[in-house]
Parts: sequence; C-alpha cells; structure tokens
Amino acid sequence: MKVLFYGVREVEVPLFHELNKKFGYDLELIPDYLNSKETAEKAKGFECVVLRGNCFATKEVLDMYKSYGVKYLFTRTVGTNHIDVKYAKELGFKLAYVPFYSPNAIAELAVSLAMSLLRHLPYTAQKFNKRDFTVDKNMFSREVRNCTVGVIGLGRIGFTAAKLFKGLGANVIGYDMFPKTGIDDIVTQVSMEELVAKSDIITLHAPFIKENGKIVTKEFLSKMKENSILINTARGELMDLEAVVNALESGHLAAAGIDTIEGEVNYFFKNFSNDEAKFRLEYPLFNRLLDLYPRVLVTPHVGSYTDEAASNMIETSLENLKEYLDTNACKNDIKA
Ligand SMILES: O=C(O)CC[C@@H](O)C(=O)O
Repeated sequence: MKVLFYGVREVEVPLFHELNKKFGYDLELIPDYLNSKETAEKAKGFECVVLRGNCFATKEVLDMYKSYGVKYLFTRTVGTNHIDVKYAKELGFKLAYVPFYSPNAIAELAVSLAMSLLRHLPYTAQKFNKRDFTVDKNMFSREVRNCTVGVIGLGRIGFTAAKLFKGLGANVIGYDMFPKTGIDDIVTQVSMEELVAKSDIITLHAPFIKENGKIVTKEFLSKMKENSILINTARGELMDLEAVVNALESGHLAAAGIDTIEGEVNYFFKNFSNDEAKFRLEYPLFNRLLDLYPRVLVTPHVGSYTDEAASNMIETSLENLKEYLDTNACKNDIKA
C-alpha cells in the first residue's frame, strides 16, 4: 500500500523507516504541509494520506483526494480541527487520528517555558549575551514552590504538567469541563473562576472546541493575578491574541510562553529574517507579541517535537492503517 506522509521533518525519516519494518508499507515522506492546491496534488497515486497539524483538509482538498482515489485519510495528531471531518465522512473516507502520544513532550515544554520565565532566564541570557554581566532587580525571582499553578484541561497532558509542577513543589490547582477522579493527590480541582483568581502561572491544556469559543479573553485576563504568567502549548485559538498582547503591554501580565498561535500557518515553519520590514507590516499583532521578548517566549508549535512523541505518532498511524486493512474498522476513527 502506498502511503503519503505530509510535514515530515528530517530527523523523523530514520524513525519512519525503522517503525515501518514491521508493516512494510511503501512510504513517501514529504516535508510539505497540506496548505495549497499544489500540495494537495501530491496525493495523486496514494491510497492513504497522513497529515499533521497545519495541514488543512478542506472541502476542496477532500474533493481532490476523492478524485485521486485516496481511501484512508489520517492525521498523526491528537487535534483534528484541521480536517473537515463531517464532509470527509460524507465522501466515505476512512479516518483515523492519534488519540494520545507522549504527554510529557507537551507538558515538559509548558514547564520549561514557565520556569524560564519565572526565573527570567531569557532576560538574563540576553543581557549576558550583550556582555553586560551585572545583576539587576529584574532577575529577582519567585520560587515555584511559593506559586500556585493553575492547569486548565486535566487530560493526559494537563495531568502530566500538573505532576511535573507538583514535583517542583508548586501548589497545583486545576479545572476541567469534565471533573476527573483519582488525581486529587496531585491537583486540587476548582472552578474556573477560582483557578483564574488564585494562579500565579496558568497553563492551557484543553482542546479547542469551536462551539465553546476562546478561554483566554479580555475578561479572563483582567481576572488573572497581577504579575502572573500565561502558558499556551495547546491551541492558539484558545486565546484572544490581541487581549493577551494588551495585557502584556500594560504590565498586568508579567510574561507569556506560547507555542501555538491562531493563524500560525501564515508564518510558523517559514523564514522571514531577510524581509523583516515586510513581515512586520503584514502581521502587526504577532510582531507586537514578538517585540515583548524576553518577557514573551514564542516557539513554533514544537511541543510534540521530541523523540518519544514522534515515534508514538508515527507508530500509531501505521497501526491505524493495519487495523483498517485487517478489520475494516479502527478504534482511532475520528468521530464527526
Ligand atoms: O503536527 C504537529 O506539529 C503538532 C500536532 C499537535 O498539535 C497535535 O494536535 O497532536
């Protein structure tokens, strides 16, 4: 079976070949993201196509895939909001996703961003890089054990982040739309209002559900503690970016660590360093955010870019296909 994988990074290629040994598929690994007619055309001749985040399976793309004879449309991600699932089902595609992979990948990034900002590491490193070795009041830090960390979304990733913060000594509180059992020794579950009011660091680990709208709004930010830190390694759509930038610029928020931004497909994974002036004109809001460095750390959606997570995502996708081929069904089918 010929299988096309989009968005394959160089470091992943040996993993694909190793993990495919037990399946023996005919793999085509391409670095392109599915974001244009040209990239959709790359699926000609393949029965199975596997996407990643920022690969958009729109109605137009799905019609093209259908005409090419693609039967299996997978994503090697937890999130599925880049696929028009309803339309894909109508067209009869067999769908699958990766319901979980190493939760530590994302949770560790969230903790790293939070700790770097809490200890003012980017500020300090930037100053030292300019050969200024003086210590100033901006480097004075709170210790995380004297902080309350609020975790929004207590699924596998949120709970792993909670355990890591707890291990560092923080007081960890959490909120989930669907309260969890068996986690009370790690995280105290509270209402969203209480979490927002009490947290020194808030970290988002919820999926983006269009019908529920954004979590981090102007109102949410106004209720966050003065001098608190916001971390988002989940989905950019969860926050009103303009409101976040305003809260940072006004000084109400001390810092933010952000791995996902609404509309990130426009600039993540591309190099604008030779045309910064044009880039600034095109994306003024994103540039206002970037200009807040070193109080703001932005990373290009690399939460899952780790050895363990990449293996999990590839292996589960290959297994999903095997399950479909063996049984004509798959436990990781995407629900409409
Ligand atoms: O494909 C990626 O790079 C990230 C995917 C990640 O956000 C997910 O939903 O699993």
